[in-house]
Amino acid sequence: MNEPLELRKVTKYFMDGEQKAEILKELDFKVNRGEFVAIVGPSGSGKSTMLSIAGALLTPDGGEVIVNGRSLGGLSDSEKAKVRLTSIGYIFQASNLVPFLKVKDQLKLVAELAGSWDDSARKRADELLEAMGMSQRQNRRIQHLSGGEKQRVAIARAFMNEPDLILADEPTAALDASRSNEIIALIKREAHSRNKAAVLVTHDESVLHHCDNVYEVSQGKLRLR
Ligand SMILES: Nc1ncnc2c1ncn2[C@@H]1O[C@H](COP(=O)(O)OP(=O)(O)OP(=O)(O)O)[C@@H](O)[C@H]1O
Repeated sequence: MNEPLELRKVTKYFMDGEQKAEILKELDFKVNRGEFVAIVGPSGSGKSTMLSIAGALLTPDGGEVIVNGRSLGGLSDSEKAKVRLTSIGYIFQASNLVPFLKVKDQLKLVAELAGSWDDSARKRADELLEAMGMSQRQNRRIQHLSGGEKQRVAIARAFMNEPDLILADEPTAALDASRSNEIIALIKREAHSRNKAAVLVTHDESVLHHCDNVYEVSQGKLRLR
């Protein structure tokens, strides 16, 4: 079976004025099914850049990104969009939900976009909302939810299309300690119980005990901590 994510010698530059700043330098990384890993490192070290490249949201300047055994390099934009929609679940710092849609419709929308809104998807949406403790609020509009509730809906949405790879960029930055632990435990449970790969970028040391491995970005490369 193919690994959900592999980065091979990934390099990324940004222009800093006239200077070329090399953020990632031939970085190698791999995550297995059922594995939940954290990426830590100082501000500006390249964590979000790495996650965006892993999630097919940003193109590297060198190296290869392989999602479920497929190299993204040779894919057209529409093929990449399909990978993003069906193979990857994203959770960001701000929940990035559609403000005017009801809770349940957020899940329906991503399933419809993937062409998979059917009876079994309806059941899955119900189960996910139940698991996130959001069943009672399924007909609420997003703007009427608290920060923690929004984040739980965002997680349910990220899991909706059963992606093999879950990418979370500072998902707890706006939450208190107990909510943060709750959210991270939900991601861990999905990875472990459904055999998904999950990658968490975080500054929050207090949630790292949930992770199977912790990597640090340093000098453009990753090292196991
Ligand atoms: N689009 C861009 N154009 C130019 N420079 C960028 C761009 N995106 C990121 N950078 C720079 O690349 C470096 C790495 O940024 P990145 O957001 O990946 O770091 P990070 O480790 O996630 O930081 P933080 O922990 O503060 O979120 C930073 O110096 C940032 O300013």
